[in-house]
Amino acid sequence: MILGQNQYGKAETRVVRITRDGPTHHIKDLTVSVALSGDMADVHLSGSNANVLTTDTTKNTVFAFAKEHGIASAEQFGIRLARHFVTNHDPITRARIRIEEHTWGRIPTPGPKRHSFVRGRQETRTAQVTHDDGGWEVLTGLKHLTVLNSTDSEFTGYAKDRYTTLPETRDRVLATEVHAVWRHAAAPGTAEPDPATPWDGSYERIREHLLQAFATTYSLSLQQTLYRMGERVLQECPGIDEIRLSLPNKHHFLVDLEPFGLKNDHEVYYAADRPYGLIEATVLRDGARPRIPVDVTNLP
Ligand SMILES: O=c1[nH]c(=O)c2[nH]c(=O)[nH]c2[nH]1
Repeated sequence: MILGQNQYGKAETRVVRITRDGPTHHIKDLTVSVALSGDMADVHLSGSNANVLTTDTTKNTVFAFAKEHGIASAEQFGIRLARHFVTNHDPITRARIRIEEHTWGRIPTPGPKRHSFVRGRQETRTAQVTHDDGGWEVLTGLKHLTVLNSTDSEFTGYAKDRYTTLPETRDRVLATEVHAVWRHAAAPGTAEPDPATPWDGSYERIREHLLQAFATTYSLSLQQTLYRMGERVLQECPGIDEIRLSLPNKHHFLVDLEPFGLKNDHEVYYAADRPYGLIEATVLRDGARPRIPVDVTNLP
C-alpha cells in the first residue's frame, strides 16, 4: 500500500473584515478554504503529528492576517496566505487557498455616517491561489450569475433519433446561471504575481464582458453563446489565457394554453427547475496549455 495525493487544512473559514476610515467603513466578507500538502507521510502512516501545522492554526492565520494586513482583494489575500504557509513551514510544499467573496453594497444614508450595508450582487466571486515549488497559479471566477435573454435565441437542426421529442424553435427564452473560472496569464514557474495587480478592476471588466457577450450574441445554441462569452474575454483581456464556463440551461417551456381557449404567443412560460442541460467548455488562447481542472466549475 502507498499513500497517494493528500491535502489538509481548514475549510470554509468565514472572515469579515471591517476597515474603519472615520465615519466611512468598508467591508470584506470572505469564505476561505486552506489546503496544504507536503511531507505528510508520517501523520498518515505512523501517527506522528510533528509535521502537521494544525487546521486550527490555519484558521487562526486567516483571522490574524485579516487584522494585520487587511484584505485588499481575495486574490491578494490568498497569495499572502499561500506564501506564508509554504515559506514558513518546511514540511509544507504546496498551498491552495480557495476564497469565495460575498459582496456588500452601501446603503446610502443622510449625514456623514457610512456604515450600513446591504448584501450586494447575487453572484459569488471566487479566487483560487496555488503555490508550490513550480510557482504560482491564480484562478479567478464567479458563480450564480443568472442571466436571461427573452428572445434572439433559437435551437434547430439538431440530430434526431427515435427518442427525440424536442420541437425545434426559432424563438425561445435562453437563461443560464453563469459559473466561470479564468486563469491569469502568469504560468507556474513564474515569479509571485505583482502585488500591484488590479484584481478588482480585472474582475469587473471580465464580468461585464461575459454579460455583454451573452446579451449581444444571437444564439443558435447555448454552446455557441458559451464560446462567444469565452472568446470575448480572451479578446478583450490580454492578461487572461484560459477561461472555463459551466452553463446550466435553465429551460423555459411555453405553457400550453389551448385547453383554456387562449393562444400563447411566446408570452407565458414555465420555468423548469430540473433536469437541466449542462453545457461546459474551456476557451483557450492560441498556444496556451489547458490548466483549469474540468471539475473546478462544478456547481454549487
Ligand atoms: O442550446 C441548447 N443546446 C443543447 O445541446 C440542447 N439540448 C436540448 O435539449 N436543448 C438544448 N439547447
